[in-house]
Amino acid sequence: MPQILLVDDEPSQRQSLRKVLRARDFKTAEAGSVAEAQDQISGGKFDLVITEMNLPGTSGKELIRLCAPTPVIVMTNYASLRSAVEAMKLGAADYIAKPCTPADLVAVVDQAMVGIDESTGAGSNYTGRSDEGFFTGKCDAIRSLLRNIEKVARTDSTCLILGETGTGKELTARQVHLNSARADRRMVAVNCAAIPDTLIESELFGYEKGAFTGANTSRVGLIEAADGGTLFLDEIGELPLAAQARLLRFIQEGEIRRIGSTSSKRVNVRLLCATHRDLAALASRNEFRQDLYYRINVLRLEMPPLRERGDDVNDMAHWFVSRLSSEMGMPGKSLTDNALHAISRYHWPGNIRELEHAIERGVVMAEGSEICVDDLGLETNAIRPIPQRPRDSERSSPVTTATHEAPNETAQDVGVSEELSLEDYFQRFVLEYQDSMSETELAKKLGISRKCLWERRQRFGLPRRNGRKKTA
Ligand SMILES: Nc1ncnc2c1ncn2[C@@H]1O[C@H](COP(=O)(O)OP(=O)(O)OP(=O)(O)O)[C@@H](O)[C@H]1O
Repeated sequence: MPQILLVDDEPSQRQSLRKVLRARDFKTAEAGSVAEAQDQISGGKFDLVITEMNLPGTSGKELIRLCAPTPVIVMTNYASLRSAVEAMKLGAADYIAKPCTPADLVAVVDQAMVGIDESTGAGSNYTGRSDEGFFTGKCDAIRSLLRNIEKVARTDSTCLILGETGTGKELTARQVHLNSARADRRMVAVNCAAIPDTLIESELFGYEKGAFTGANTSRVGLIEAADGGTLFLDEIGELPLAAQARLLRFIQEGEIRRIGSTSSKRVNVRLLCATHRDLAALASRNEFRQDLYYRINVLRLEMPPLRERGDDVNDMAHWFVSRLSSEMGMPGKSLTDNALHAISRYHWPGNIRELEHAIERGVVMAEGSEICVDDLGLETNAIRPIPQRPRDSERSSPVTTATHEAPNETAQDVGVSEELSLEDYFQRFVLEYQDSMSETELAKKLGISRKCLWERRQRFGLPRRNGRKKTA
C-alpha cells in the first residue's frame, strides 16, 4: 500500500487530506513542519510527500531537496501560484492550488503515483485511475469517448474538448495525458476564466525582471513549466484577445518569449483545450480569433451531458454515494428508490459536478442510512416530465380513494400525463393515499422522514385530515 507523508501546520488541513487519501487505500503519516517531516523521513519510507508551501520557519519547498528522490507535491493558494511554479522548477512532482476538491487532490496524486510506478517500481500495486473503472460510465457515448481518448492520446496533436460545464472535460484531458507518451511528465491545468485578464499573459508566458512595475525577479510561465508534458487550457473561450495572439504564435512556432525578453525559448508542450462555449459562433462575432480556433480545433472530443447518459446517471449516483460516504467517515448509506427516481429524471444542468455535490449533500443531510429525495436538495423545476402511462379510469382523479394495493407501485406509476415536478408528485401522492395509509407508511413510500412529511404538509397547506388511518 503506497505511503504518503502529509506536511501542514494546520491539523484540520491534514485531517481532510488524510480522509480523502485513506479512502483510496493510501497509508498516511503526518508532520506539522519541515523539521518534523525530516524526522518522519529518516524513520520510514514514503512513496510521496504532500506539503503546504507556506510553513512556519522553513518553507515546504525545502522538502523537495530533503526528500529526493521521493516525489513532492506542493500545495498552495492561488496567490502563491507563481512560487508553486518555481517549486516545480526545483523538481516538485506537481502542485495543487487550494482550495481543491477531493477529486483534484486524487487526480494529482494518481498522476504522481503513475510516475513512481514507471521510474522506481515503488507503489507497484497501485494502478492509478486511468483505467475505465474510474472513468465511470458505460453508456454508448462514454464507450465511444474512451476509444477516442486512446486514439487522441497516441498523437501529439492539439485537441479541443467540448461539453457543458461539469461533464468531465478536465478529467478527459487527464485521461488523454495519462494514456500518452508524456504520462511521466506533468500536466499543467490552467483555468483561463479564473485568472484576471491583466495577469493571464504573464502567468502563461512568464516574464523577465524589470518587464513591468513590480517584476522584481524573472518568472517562469505555466507553458514553460509544462515543458515535456501537457498543457490543459480550460475555458479557452475566455482567453483575452491579446493572449490569444500570443498563444497562436506559440502554437505556430513552438516557442515562447517571456514578457520583457528579447529571445525566444523552444518548449515541447502538447496542448489540450476545453470550452463549454460555441467557439465557431464566438469567432464569427470576432470574439475569438478565427485562426486560433482552426489551430486548436484539430482533434475533438465531445462530452455527453449527464441527462443523455441513460443508466449511467444512477450508476454514478451509487458510485458517488459509496465513495463520498466512506470519504466522510459515514459508510453504509444508500439512496431510496424515490431518490433514484428523482435523480434519473433530473435535468442536471451542472452535470457530473452537480450530481457529485447533490450526493455529498445527501450523505451529510440524511438522518439515517437512507438518503431521501429531500436530502439531495435538487431544484424541483429541473425535474423532467415523467413518461406518460395509460391512465386507470379509477385513478383519474388525484383525490379518489386508493385501494391498498396501489401504494406498492412506484412513483412513476401514479397516473400523470403532464409535466410533473417533485412537489406536484408529493401533493398528488399524499392526497391520493392519505386516507388509506398511515403517516409512517406515506413517509416510507415517499422515501422521506416523518418529520419531513409533516414539514412538507405545512409548506403545501395539506394538513393531516381527521379520520385518517392511525399512525403505525
Ligand atoms: N466519468 C466520470 N467519472 C467520475 N467522476 C467524474 C467523471 N466525469 C467527471 N467527473 C467528476 O465530475 C467533476 C467535474 O469534472 P471536470 O472538472 O472534469 O468537468 P469540466 O467539464 O472540466 O467542468 P468545467 O466545465 O466546469 O470546467 C469532477 O469532480 C470530476 O472528478
